[in-house]
Amino acid sequence: MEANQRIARISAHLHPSNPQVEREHAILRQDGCRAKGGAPGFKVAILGAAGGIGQPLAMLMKMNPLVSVLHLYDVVNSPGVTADISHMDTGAVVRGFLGQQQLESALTGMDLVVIPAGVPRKPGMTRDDLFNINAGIVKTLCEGIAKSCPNAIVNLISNPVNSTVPIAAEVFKKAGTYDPKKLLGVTMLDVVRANTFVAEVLGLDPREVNVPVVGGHAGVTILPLLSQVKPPCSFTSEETEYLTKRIQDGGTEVVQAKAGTGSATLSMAYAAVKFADACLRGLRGDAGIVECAFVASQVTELPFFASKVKLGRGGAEEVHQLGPLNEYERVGLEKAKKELEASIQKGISFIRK
Ligand SMILES: NC(=O)C1=CN([C@@H]2O[C@H](COP(=O)(O)OP(=O)(O)OC[C@H]3O[C@@H](n4cnc5c(N)ncnc54)[C@H](O)[C@@H]3O)[C@@H](O)[C@H]2O)C=CC1
Ligand SMILES: O=C([O-])CC(=O)C(=O)O
Repeated sequence: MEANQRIARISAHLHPSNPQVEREHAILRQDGCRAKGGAPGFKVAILGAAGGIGQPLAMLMKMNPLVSVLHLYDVVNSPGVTADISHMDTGAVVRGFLGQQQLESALTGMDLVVIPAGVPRKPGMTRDDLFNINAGIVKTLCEGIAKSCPNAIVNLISNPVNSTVPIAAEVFKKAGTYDPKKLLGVTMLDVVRANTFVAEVLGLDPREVNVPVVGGHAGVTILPLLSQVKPPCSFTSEETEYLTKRIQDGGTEVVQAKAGTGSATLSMAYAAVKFADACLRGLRGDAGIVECAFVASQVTELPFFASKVKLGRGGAEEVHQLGPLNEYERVGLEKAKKELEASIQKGISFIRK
């Protein structure tokens, strides 16, 4: 390739409004989207990449050796974020996409799509208060996925997760592309928080602690199973009460501390990358990858529920049962199911209305 062609090719990546980018995408489609000069690996898109979560998430994904191509899509500011991240000397090739007319190009050929697009909470709001704005955003983005990369695994972060995952499922059903194994609501931050707070109480390194958190991702629907903590341990009833409440209110703790400027972004980006990495290792065929996620489920009578899932080439290949619960957890489960049922129904009705 001539030097001036090479230069034109590189600059096209950084200026998504440049018509050259369309030609570039046509080339990528032809050669199976393998980026020239990039490392072998998976193609990942982040939708909402210029946001509070999106930016650190993009940075961490650019550092992930399993990622060969990273597409950064947003309705604002994605060219700047893309230019910035693209200077990191890691393997993934980064491309930016701005605005709805570039959604299709952003999604074509992707293996994994991570969605942190949408508005965050302010103090005094519940996650459900975000429904009116975020439901429409998630619907539009999932319509794009159904059209441009119907086989991709989707990691949905946008709140209220308890309703946005059912919305996504309905959109995919309508489009005839729904594969329940490939749609995962991200509840990893609840697990990350639970590991941290439990480690603090036990005086352990949080990296050694694993707490299953089941149910959903809002208030009482967040149900940590403290009876199943690894390494095995026991808690007094005061400790159980304190830990359960702190884990359930972890998001609100950050919203209040940020005092109107947003909700958890950095810990969420960390959790999102931890979860995306597990999905990519599953896609690669690694054995024994198990993480909690909010998925289509038959573990309870509800159509969606968060529990441990085994991640593999097809996505969430097995949904684990909850295992033995103690009395405190059984009571918590009933409360969680009641709220979850309404949130799931609200999501479904938004599309079926
Ligand atoms: N699942 C979880 O554990 C967590 C979920 N969240 C949720 O993640 C979402 C994002 O939070 P932040 O990054 O803090 O918000 P933010 O406002 O900082 O960023 C959101 C980004 O989404 C973009 N966006 C809006 N509409 C879009 C569209 N139609 N297409 C593409 N991008 C669009 C915005 O331009 C912005 O860059 C919120 O709904 C928040 O509640 C936050 C923390 C944890
Ligand atoms: O609390 C919020 O609004 C954001 C969120 O989901 C979390 O931090 O767990």
